[in-house]
Amino acid sequence: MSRRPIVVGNWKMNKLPSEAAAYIREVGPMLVQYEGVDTVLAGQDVLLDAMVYAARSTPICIGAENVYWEDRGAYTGETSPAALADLGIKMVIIGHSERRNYFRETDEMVNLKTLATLRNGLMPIIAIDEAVQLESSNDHAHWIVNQVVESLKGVTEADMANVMLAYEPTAAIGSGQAMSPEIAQKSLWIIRQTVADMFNQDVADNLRILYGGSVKPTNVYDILSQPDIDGVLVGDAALDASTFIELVSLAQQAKRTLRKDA
Ligand SMILES: O=C[C@H](O)COP(=O)(O)O
Repeated sequence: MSRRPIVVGNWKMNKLPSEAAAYIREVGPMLVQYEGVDTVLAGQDVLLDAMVYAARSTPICIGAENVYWEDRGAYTGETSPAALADLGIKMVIIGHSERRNYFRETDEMVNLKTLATLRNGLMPIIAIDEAVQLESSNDHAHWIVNQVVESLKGVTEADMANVMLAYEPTAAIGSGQAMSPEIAQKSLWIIRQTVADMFNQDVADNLRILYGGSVKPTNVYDILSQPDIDGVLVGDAALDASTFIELVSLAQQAKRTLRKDA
């Protein structure tokens, strides 16, 4: 089992189309040297066309930040997964903490979006949050397990090869203070065990799970030195092109060292 490390930059609602294209033209050629690390940039819908165009002939995969669960129909303002696939989008972030908290997305909606994404040949990156202050470690584990189980209802074992999960404790998002790598590792281990219980150990061993929440160059190496953390979902630090390259380089170093030590 070998899970490729991955760095996902989530720009949220922070860039203009012209800025997006310039960023990708800058980082694209440099990323070729980090071929052992997958790189994804996710942008708001109005950027996606420009992003896909700028990223052709680069190793960057372009992702969307949200999607609707119907392929076509009278759903004014929503984004069709079929349209995303047609545009050349490969991945979609689903159930981000900001969508759950500001836009009232429920586990059921996250599940519908996951199934729609897979049906259209897109890879979902399903975010598992931790929105409330939980009193005991049992509550904490139950909260995580429940979100994983609800998100993956109806997903087949074969589909799981195209799914990623991302653990994002809400308090760490945008705060500048990441969760300690050791504590994050425990949550990711719970997520992996839940997937093993739902499917089997092989599916769990091959599943890529990301950590998100104030990842930056000063902490990414330690975060990715944890055995169950395969990648990072990065907000603020991914807005700057040279910082994104630095994160990818450190991700490569962390996983190389981990493999040597294994
Ligand atoms: O999707 C990214 C996460 O919400 C993390 O954002 P952040 O790196 O700004 O804390």
